[in-house]
Amino acid sequence: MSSLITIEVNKEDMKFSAAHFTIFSATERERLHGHNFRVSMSISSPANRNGLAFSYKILKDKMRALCDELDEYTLLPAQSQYLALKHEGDAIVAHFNGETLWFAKSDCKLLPIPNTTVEAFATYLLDRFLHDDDFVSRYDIAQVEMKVSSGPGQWGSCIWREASDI
Ligand SMILES: Nc1nc2c(c(=O)[nH]1)N=C([C@H](O)[C@H](O)COP(=O)(O)OP(=O)(O)OP(=O)(O)O)CN2
Repeated sequence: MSSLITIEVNKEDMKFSAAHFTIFSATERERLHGHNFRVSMSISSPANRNGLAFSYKILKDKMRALCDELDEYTLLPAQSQYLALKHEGDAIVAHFNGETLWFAKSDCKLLPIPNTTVEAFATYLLDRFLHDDDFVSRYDIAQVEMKVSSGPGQWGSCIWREASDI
């Protein structure tokens, strides 16, 4: 079996400051609050004779751009089974468990995720990374892991593996 080499990037500026609230059930959610979310990504590929997987500068540039897209917004889950979102003029109106929540549209970003949890953010960012360009096909990639933290000591992650490795 060939060995894998792994590159990890988790630079200080791979982060996004955002407001959110986690929904725990049809009737239970957190109040709106914020975090400085941190992002880390690891990519593994088969060891090669050149001793270089790829220049990790590509990863840092890509991850900084993805984090910037989420920075300084209230992040809302557009695929929640419990939260209904409607556009009304320059507001986003959310309905949860009989309650109405109003947000300024210009402050919000609706994401195609079921909840605003670290694991859902990690899944979203991994999907964006894998599908926004042909990085995985350009390089011989075996595995990509995306991790998101809402604070020290707590992370959620999502892993993609090359089909033959599963
Ligand atoms: N599986 C998950 N569980 C929780 C998530 C999550 O993203 N995935 N998020 C939260 C809350 O958003 C909360 O803000 C963070 O949780 P909490 O335990 O309150 O942690 P703190 O950031 O406040 O840090 P402490 O130092 O532990 O107080 C909850 N659950």
